[in-house]
Amino acid sequence: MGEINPDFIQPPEHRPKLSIIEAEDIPLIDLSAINSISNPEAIERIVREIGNACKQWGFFQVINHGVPVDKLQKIEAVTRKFFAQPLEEKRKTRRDETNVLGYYEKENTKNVRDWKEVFDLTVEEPTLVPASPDPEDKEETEWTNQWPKHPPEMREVCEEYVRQVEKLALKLMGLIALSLGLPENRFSSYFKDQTSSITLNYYLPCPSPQLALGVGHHKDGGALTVLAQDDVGGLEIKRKTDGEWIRVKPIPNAYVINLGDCLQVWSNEIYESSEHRAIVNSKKERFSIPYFLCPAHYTVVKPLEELTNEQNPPRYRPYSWGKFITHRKLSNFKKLNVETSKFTISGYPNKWGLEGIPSNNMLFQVPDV
Ligand SMILES: O=C(O)CCC(=O)C(=O)O
Ligand SMILES: [Fe+2]
Repeated sequence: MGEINPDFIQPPEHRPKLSIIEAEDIPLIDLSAINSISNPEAIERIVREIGNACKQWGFFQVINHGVPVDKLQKIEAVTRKFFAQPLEEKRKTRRDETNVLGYYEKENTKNVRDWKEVFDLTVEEPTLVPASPDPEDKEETEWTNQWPKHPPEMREVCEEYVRQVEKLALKLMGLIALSLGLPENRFSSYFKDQTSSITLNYYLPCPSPQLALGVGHHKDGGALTVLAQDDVGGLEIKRKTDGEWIRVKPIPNAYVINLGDCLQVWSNEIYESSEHRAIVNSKKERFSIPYFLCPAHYTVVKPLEELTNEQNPPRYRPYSWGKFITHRKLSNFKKLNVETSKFTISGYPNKWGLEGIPSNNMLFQVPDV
């Protein structure tokens, strides 16, 4: 085992175990019937399966999801090409304080450096966000993508892929709404001016995979994540029943779906976002491409009235999604009162979950449980 920069070394309690537990029972849901209007029982079955998976795991895999396989293959190929370039080429699109999107190789999760390089993209171009986290400041600003010159097809390939995965993500939100006993379109309005993003993740082989993580343990902050992973494997989820880290076995052409913190809040904890991490290995590089479905910045995230009552009061106070993400973004560059000094557009809503939120204003409130 080789030496690694101490920045990457996880505290002992977060280091990956050498023995792998691969659970056979992580739900695998076949979505082929979702468009068959003539077969309501099949749709009801899918909704039931999704509801059970959301309750037990906050995690499931889907097959026959409707995303054309050639779109996925193309974005995987362009991702490989992009990261195979020399550092100086990749750094031409490096993100910074003024442009929070693009290439980055120093991402931290929970103050420990992740063993990976990333390329972040926003889905809506431009994406409207608040100019500052100050609740009184009504000014807006825009996030725009930084497209590299090489590979030249990167922009077109990513844009085509995003449109397809978006359809799947929104369809899943509809099925999740149904599984909560709500109308299928209950969440639709939140995504009209979505702040969704995708990240191209490149995990390099690591000489000490028992000390570092590709992505440290975290929950995704948005509504849900639609993740494509290659056949190397490394994604682990924390099983709710016993807290064990369980490896998610890669299934060809399947997507891994995990619930984010917004769904935990909207459902008033009927469902919970799931804790996960990615481990690395000493031999193989690994790629993954998460699509983070996130609401419009002006969305006030709070438990849905239909799911709360006197016996079951709201467990969260409302918070402004836009102010939350802006706060996180800034915390990357300025030392704010949060547990990290780093922020990424993907990492920021994603990696921080419900933790580290400033308690001195109305932006966010942690659960009172
Ligand atoms: O690479 C993976 O499997 C997980 C990535 C992830 O959780 C993230 O980027 O938020
Ligand atoms: Fe994640």
